[in-house]
Amino acid sequence: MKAVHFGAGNIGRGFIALLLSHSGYDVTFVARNEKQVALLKQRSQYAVTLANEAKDTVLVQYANAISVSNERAVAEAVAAADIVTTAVGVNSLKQIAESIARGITLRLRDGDDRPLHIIACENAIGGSSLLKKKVFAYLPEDCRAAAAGRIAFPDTAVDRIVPLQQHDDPLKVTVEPYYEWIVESSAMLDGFDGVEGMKYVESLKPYIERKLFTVNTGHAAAAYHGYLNGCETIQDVMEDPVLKKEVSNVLLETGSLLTAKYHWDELKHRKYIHQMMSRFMNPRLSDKVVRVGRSPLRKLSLHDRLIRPTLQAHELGMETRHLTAVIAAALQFDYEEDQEAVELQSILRTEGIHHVIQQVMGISPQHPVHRQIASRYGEREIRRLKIGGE
Ligand SMILES: NC(=O)C1=CN([C@@H]2O[C@H](COP(=O)(O)OP(=O)(O)OC[C@H]3O[C@@H](n4cnc5c(N)ncnc54)[C@H](O)[C@@H]3O)[C@@H](O)[C@H]2O)C=CC1
Ligand SMILES: O=P(O)(O)OC[C@H]1O[C@](O)(CO)[C@@H](O)[C@@H]1O
Repeated sequence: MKAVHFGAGNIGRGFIALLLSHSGYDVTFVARNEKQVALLKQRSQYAVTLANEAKDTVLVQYANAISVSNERAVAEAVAAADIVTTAVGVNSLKQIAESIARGITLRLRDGDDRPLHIIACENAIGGSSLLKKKVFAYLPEDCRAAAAGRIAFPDTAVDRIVPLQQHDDPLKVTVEPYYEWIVESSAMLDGFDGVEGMKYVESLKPYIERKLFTVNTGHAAAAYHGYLNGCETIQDVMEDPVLKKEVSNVLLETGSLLTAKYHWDELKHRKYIHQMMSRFMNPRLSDKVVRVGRSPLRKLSLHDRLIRPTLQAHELGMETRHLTAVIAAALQFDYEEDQEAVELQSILRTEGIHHVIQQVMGISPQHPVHRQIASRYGEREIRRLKIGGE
């Protein structure tokens, strides 16, 4: 069985390709980094180490790679694939849509009517659906109807913490032992061979919101408050009792929202929060706050981990002061090596906070949450003693 995976980065190598490979797929990466492409071609394998006590190491074998610039080879690989996955960052999906469309066109015009599942493993709600829209825009008219019945784009929630890697070997990757890969079964076609470790659910929304509003909102809280407080890693943040408490307070706000919205058992959800926070504390990983806080414009957008739960909680009349404190902290993320952080600070300087709340977060000036965020940001330094507004 053949899998094509776009993006030979941390989650691609350390999670998605690993599971695909262990389920019997030969994985071909489509990658930008030419050094990685050359090494994957030369070695056909790489090592994944689990950040557990034993440092268990497994090999991903029969791997291959194609440079993203080799358009013909990418199209042929997609045309022959049994599954296509991505982990390139949600904003980069538009860059790969055209080559996926070329592959689909080749496949359909060759008369290959096997089902193909294309799964965008990005931190986003509806990542595969977004990719589908972009791919379909590139499909020639004669392929669209055929593609609609044979090519599926099930949405997914992917969860495994894979920090920046510091190995001499550019293929080696260390990952946390925990993982969860949930796929929307209602969007799948018959004839899917399956992936070991993948879970199928009829409706993804509760699962993706649970993950995004807990793991990712909590992680963002740790990253942005940690950055303001001079912490280097998420592990440092979680060792600081005041910051740890703040992360927990944020997750109690999203937890109240989720349990009310989906009628979940509160105790069970508290256990989930506790489990997720323990993952942030894994002493065998060193996860930089600037990685977890990366791309603040994306993280402050309307449907991402901060604004979406804040607006939903507000709608239900719930408390959001810890969430708005994280948003204010995110607005102060000025890490100079992060392009979006630089851009955010520049927009704040030139256009002001109300413009950012309206244009970046998508919240109109009349909305009460707009005023709350502006006022939180007006307090400027959401530092240690002022966290959460106490
Ligand atoms: N690292 C993590 O713990 C997790 C990350 N994710 C999501 O997975 C995605 C990838 O994240 P990471 O692996 O951490 O980032 P990364 O930066 O390590 O990997 C992204 C890879 O995609 C490649 N890429 C970007 N544009 C490309 C293109 N047009 N064609 C081919 N390759 C391209 C980059 O060169 C890079 O190797 C993101 O959407 C992230 O939110 C989801 C869950 C966990
Ligand atoms: O990958 P993103 O969306 O930039 O955000 C970082 C977040 O994603 C993860 O990499 C994995 O869920 C977390 O470590 C963190 O919450």
